[in-house]
Amino acid sequence: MTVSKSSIYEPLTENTAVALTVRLQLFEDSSVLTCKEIGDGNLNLVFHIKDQLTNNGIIIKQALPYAKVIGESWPLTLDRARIESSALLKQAEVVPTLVPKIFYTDESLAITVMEDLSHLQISRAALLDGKDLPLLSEHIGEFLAKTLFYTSDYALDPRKKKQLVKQFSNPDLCKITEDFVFTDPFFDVESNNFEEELRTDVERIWNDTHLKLEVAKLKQKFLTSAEALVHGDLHTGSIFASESKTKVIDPEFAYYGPLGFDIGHFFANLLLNSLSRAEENREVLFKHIETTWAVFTREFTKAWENDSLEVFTKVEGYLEDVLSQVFEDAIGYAGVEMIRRTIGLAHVADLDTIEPLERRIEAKQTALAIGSELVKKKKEITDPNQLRSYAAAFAHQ
Ligand SMILES: Nc1ncnc2c1ncn2[C@@H]1O[C@H](COP(=O)(O)OP(=O)(O)O)[C@@H](O)[C@H]1O
Ligand SMILES: CSC[C@H]1O[C@H](OP(=O)(O)O)[C@H](O)[C@@H]1O
Repeated sequence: MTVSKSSIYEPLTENTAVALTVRLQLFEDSSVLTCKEIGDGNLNLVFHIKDQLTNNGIIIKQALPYAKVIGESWPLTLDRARIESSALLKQAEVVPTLVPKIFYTDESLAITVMEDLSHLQISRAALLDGKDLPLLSEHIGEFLAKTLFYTSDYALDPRKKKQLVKQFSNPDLCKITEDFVFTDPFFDVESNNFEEELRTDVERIWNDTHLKLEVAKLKQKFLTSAEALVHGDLHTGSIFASESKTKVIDPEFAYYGPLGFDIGHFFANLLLNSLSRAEENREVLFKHIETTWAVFTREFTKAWENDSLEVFTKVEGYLEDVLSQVFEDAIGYAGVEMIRRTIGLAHVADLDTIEPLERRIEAKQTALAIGSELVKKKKEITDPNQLRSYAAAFAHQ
């Protein structure tokens, strides 16, 4: 992997992306390269370069100095490209098969050149196509356990861990989460985005003091609890998958945060997908949630028993206590994610593509009801099994 620091930033075009690829000698001299910008996320450019002779490809991801979805009126730090490539490299130390390979980075150009994963499918799209992705939760459970445990104080010398906290200080991207995930959806502000038919449900949320108190505590934990290097935006659009492979991409929101944060986001996005399906097709999503938690606890426990540096990890009851707090936090964060994806700035296709409107509104009302319940009842929900009955109860209201 080459790391470079050239001097001047400029956004790539399809032509200059090819020129850069040639300069980096990532293909044979005989190759016939084509390039297409394929970015469909909210923030960055993504170029797919392909050799027409061999069909081999690479991806060049470049941060723009603003949020792509809004435009130049919303400046955004280029440092997110450094965070993303450093997080991918850190994750590769413990789960090399679950993240794309990095070939080259250039901090000044805000560029990461990585493995082309287009033989896989973004898991949100695959789940929307009705695919089961049988290994998704096994792989994500392992990803979560290993990336979280091995970047935490349980596994690291506290001085090394504090260096990492500094390296992954990501204030501008965290501010996006603080605003658009934790704050705006719970107040009557302009950035929110919901159908008028949802107004009564949304006003119920804005007026629910119990809910807002619990969201305030979850936000405070997000702001202050530097437990482990979290991905920071682990939704199903950040995971490529097939029947046999899983790769987690896009950790530009990575920072030191609460252990339950990524787990909650993944649970929420599975629950949101379940609402896009007929009831008889939802079981696979609940199974994915159960497997994720089972594999997470299995792998986290193994790592705790074999690789802990912290002397207190030998104390009876400590691991169980940590795991139950992680689960409670995950349930709370899942609830917040479900609410913000329904009425906040950034939506999910799982809900937005439901037709006709009447069914879409019903699914969104259910998402808001389940989300609120998860936040408020996070202490009472102690097993992923219970999510099935919560979801069923609200679907029938
Ligand atoms: N390594 C990759 N291989 C193939 N396609 C990719 C890769 N990384 C990103 N993409 C494509 O680009 C899209 C946007 O990438 P993403 O990292 O999510 O960008 P953003 O940060 O803007 O959300 C993905 O949905 C996927 O279609
Ligand atoms: C305008 S940022 C909103 C939203 O976008 C990010 O998602 P992604 O870049 O993966 O599409 C993240 O979830 C932010 O909260």
